[in-house]
Amino acid sequence: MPEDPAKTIETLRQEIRRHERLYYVDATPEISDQEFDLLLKELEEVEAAHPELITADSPSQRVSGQPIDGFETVPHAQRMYSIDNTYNVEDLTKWAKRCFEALDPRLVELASESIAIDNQETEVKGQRTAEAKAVREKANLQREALASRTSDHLDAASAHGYPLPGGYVTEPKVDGVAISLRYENGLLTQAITRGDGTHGDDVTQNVRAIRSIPLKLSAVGKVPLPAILEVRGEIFMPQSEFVRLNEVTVAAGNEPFANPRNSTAGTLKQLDPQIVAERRLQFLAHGVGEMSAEAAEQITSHSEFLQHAASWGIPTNPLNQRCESLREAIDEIEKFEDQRNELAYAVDGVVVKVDSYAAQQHMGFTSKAPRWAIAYKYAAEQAETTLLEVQWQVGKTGKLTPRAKMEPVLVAGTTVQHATLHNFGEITRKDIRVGDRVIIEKAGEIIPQVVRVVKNKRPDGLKEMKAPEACPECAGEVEIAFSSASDGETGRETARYCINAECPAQLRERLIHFAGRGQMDIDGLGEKAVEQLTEAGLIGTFGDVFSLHERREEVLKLERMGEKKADNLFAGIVAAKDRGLARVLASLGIRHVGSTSGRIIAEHYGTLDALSKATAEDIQSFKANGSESGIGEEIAKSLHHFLHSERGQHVFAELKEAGVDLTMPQTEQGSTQKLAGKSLVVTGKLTRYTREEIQELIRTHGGRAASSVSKSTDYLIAGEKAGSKLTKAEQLGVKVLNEAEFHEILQDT
Ligand SMILES: NC(=O)c1ccc[n+]([C@@H]2O[C@H](COP(=O)([O-])OP(=O)(O)OC[C@H]3O[C@@H](n4cnc5c(N)ncnc54)[C@H](O)[C@@H]3O)[C@@H](O)[C@H]2O)c1
Ligand SMILES: [Zn+2]
Repeated sequence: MPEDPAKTIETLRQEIRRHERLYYVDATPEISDQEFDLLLKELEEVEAAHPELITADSPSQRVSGQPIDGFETVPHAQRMYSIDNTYNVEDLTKWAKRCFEALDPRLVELASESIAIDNQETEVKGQRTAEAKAVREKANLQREALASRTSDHLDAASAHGYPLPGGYVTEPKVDGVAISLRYENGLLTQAITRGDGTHGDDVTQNVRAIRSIPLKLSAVGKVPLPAILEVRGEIFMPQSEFVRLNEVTVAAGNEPFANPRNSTAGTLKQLDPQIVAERRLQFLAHGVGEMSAEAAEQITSHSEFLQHAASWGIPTNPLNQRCESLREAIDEIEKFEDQRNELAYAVDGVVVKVDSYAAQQHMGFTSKAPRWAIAYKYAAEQAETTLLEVQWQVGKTGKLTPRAKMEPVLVAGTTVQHATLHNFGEITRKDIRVGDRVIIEKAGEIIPQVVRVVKNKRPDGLKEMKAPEACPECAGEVEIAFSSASDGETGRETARYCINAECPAQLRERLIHFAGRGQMDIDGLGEKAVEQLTEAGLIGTFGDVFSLHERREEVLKLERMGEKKADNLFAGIVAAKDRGLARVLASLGIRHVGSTSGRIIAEHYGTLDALSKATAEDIQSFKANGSESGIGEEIAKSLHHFLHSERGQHVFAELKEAGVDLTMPQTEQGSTQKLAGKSLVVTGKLTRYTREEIQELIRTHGGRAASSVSKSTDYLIAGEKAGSKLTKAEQLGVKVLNEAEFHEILQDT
């Protein structure tokens, strides 16, 4: 029996609205964007077949976005639209064809010829004379000829990728939050979120705290600064900041943000602009709203607008590209797909736009989106597999984290058999059971996630999951953390902790972290070795590591541990004593303190003794190189607390006793001009530094961190899996360094 379309539509709308709420209001989406877009497409298709059932409030007809509590909702001077999207080239091509049909001058001409033919015929309408008959015959012949000319022309256009007068522009689709910035006489007066497109939330105070957004524009452009200018663009969170924030969020017992867009939205919702300032958001312009007539008359295309915007001091994306045809645009999309993982921010696709303003105006808007733009989105890769087991892992803070162990499956080019489940709440929310068929997803660098269970493939008799009542490793007592009351609801479980201070799993995890690559980087003391040594009772504290050589005989008795391996380990431990204060701070597992904050703080204070004298306020408010350090209250408080706690005192006493270097060259003294005048490019996966860290290092040593390799590049620093940049450098004879060699250059005196 065919389904009742009205019912189908209503069910779909309800389902879509539910996901919109989860996504925009709660910031805890249950399904992936691609799945959401499929639901929406399904609704659009049913509605297209039954246009009489379309209502203005259907999710297919309106821009979604919800007001945020605590902010004033204000009208937009000009509407803000969404963008239609697609995941395939076929739809993209159909879109270009529609643009071409509306805009190509030859087609417009042919269309007017067709009207002229119709008109001739109308003149003799109803007449039965031989003359009239001849007119009609001639018209038919002309129409046939015209049809074949039109289709020839369209075929040729299709072969050439539908070239448009004025061309197209491709732009990275930065995954953030849309914003409208209003400047009056060059001063930022208002910042409004997109909201439902007609009204958004006034987040001006928070936006003022974002350093990459100019509060004042400069009037040096070729076109004088318009008296009124609304710039539309994207506020986003760079990847490194996203990772840092999630570390902090998880350490504080909260659920991590699903993606950088969520975390950006979450940040803009903060009632305290100080928090916004700490989170290092960025901005890129991608459009215009209201603009004073004097300027509007002189600017004839989108790409021109962006150029002028840049000259007025507004950040624009250097990766935007003008294209003559869709063929070129598709080339860009393909080229960009490989590049995007190297960018410092998340990109979920490429937006293709018709460039000329006249052409845009001619095409206009649907109720939801411009007809002159489309977003081509890259699919997050998904795969289906079977959940074999949920493992509970004990972290260095005692936190119990569930991890899915699955039948190995290939996604996004790698074999995956583990996925994160975040916490027990997620397991119950998604109703995940051992034995289920599950969909997992891997996007870019992000850890694989379990998206959902394929319910209709669930075998009979699967049991609901239970949360561990005791620590799976030490059987110790478990404490449950709940979300705070300010979340609106209380009692939602956010995390479980093993609170046994002697829990062997915690000791082990702490030591693994301590010896790890980004921290003390102890050669020979990997995960396996730590496991062996802790099990044998040879190490338990950080200090034990440095006196391990005194127990050489016992170490040698361990399985698979020869003389050579042991000596290597001892040498690695000795070498680690000189890592310096930054690495030490990052290695101790102090809540919220990671490698970046560790370095900034160590460079400022120079010694542990100086740092120990600082108050939490000092640590939070010092200036690094004349600007704010970015060390927030959480970090400062947590570090201060640790430094003055009994455990902290004990840890540092042990390290001092062992002869570990607890000092650090301060920035002013430490920075050299070793790279002065040199241009460096970084590529591939680095292990010692993050992208941002190494670029900062290049700059503090007087060098320039460029993004592409050319003849004027002095060095290419290549990590693992370096691709096209490495090939190019080799072709051009640019000197290639690995991380260690780069490090040596900086150390050279
Ligand atoms: N997973 C879920 O449950 C769920 C629920 C609701 C919505 N969503 C997702 O949210 C998105 C819908 O949001 P949307 O309406 O903002 O659409 P969108 O994010 O797909 O595209 C429109 C937005 O792209 C941004 N953008 C980035 N770069 C741009 C550029 N160069 N030029 C122009 N705009 C650019 C703009 O902010 C614009 O508003 C979809 O991706 C959808 O999958 C997911
Ligand atoms: Zn335990």
